[in-house]
Amino acid sequence: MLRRMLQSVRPCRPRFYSQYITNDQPRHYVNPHDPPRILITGPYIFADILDFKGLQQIVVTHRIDWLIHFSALLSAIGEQNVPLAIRVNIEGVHNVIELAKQYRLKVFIPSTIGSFGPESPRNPTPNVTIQRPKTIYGVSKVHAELLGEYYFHRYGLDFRCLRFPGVISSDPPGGGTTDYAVAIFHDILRSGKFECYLRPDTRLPMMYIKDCLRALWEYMETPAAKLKRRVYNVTAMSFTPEELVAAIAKHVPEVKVTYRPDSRQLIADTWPQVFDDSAAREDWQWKHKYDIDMLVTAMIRDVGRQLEQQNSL
Ligand SMILES: NC(=O)C1=CN([C@@H]2O[C@H](COP(=O)(O)OP(=O)(O)OC[C@H]3O[C@@H](n4cnc5c(N)ncnc54)[C@H](O)[C@@H]3O)[C@@H](O)[C@H]2O)C=CC1
Ligand SMILES: CC(=O)[C@H](N)C(=O)O
Repeated sequence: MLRRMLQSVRPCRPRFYSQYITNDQPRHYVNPHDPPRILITGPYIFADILDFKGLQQIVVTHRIDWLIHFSALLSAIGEQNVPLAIRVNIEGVHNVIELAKQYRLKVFIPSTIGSFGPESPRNPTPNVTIQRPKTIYGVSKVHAELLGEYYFHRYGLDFRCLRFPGVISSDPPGGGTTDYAVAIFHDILRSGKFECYLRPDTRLPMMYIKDCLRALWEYMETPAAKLKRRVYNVTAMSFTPEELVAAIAKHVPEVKVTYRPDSRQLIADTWPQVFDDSAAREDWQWKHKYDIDMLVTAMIRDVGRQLEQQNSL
């Protein structure tokens, strides 16, 4: 989901020097007006994150400067196939980090509210606190955070990581626990009904996709000297399913929602309810734009357009 949306965003010209990769030589700074070439992991160039040589070839052929590593199995789907989640989320990160070190790429790996667990303070959850996640997804994300920080300290790798809350866009849900807040728009605009797999009072941090991608871009552009850490919490809002339904009902008054909690409830119950992102707001002036009402308006517009297009085919 994030990869597809990032490709649809036209970033402004970066303000720092871009870097140039040659086959086996270290890169050097070149024309400051030449924007960086960015590899976003996923299927646009068909690439298996577990195929190190294939990735190496892409980096060299396309003279990549930044590597944005989105590939992962999300929380709910990861629990259904733990061995695959270990391979994609952990081995995949090994490949990405080693590649970034070899070719001196700036590397971004997203983490998540799911990197916290029941022993973490949940309201609010600070940037630095106990992290004992209970899903393989969360474990793999803590691994990525720590490995990235290690490579930064040991090899000077420009590793950057944001812990995102549930990200909401019109793309189909990717197998996460927060994805009810995506699915609800598709179901309600199609049928007026939605069955929610979380209890109505389950509070989770959330963010609209445009804020998410802007956070990523602004963070990547921040000069290293301004960063006091390599891993930052970011968020925009927190809401429960019943609060989201109330906001949607302002647009679709006849909405019908039933609740049937399943195993995803157990995951949500261990995650932050309110995320403290004050470090990001202080160090690189992170500021969200979308609150719950703006998010709902944008989603009804985006998903509505998508359904219209599908119906006209
Ligand atoms: N969507 C959300 O709410 C949040 C997402 N994130 C992180 O953002 C990243 C992207 O998440 P989404 O786009 O929502 O997930 P998604 O499930 O929509 O996308 C994951 C992508 O990984 C790809 N992938 C799986 N195995 C692969 C392999 N072997 N090689 C190459 N690609 C492979 C899939 O094809 C898919 O396109 C993930 O790392 C996720 O942990 C973090 C916090 C919140
Ligand atoms: C918050 C996430 O990381 C993701 N959406 C999930 O629910 O697994």
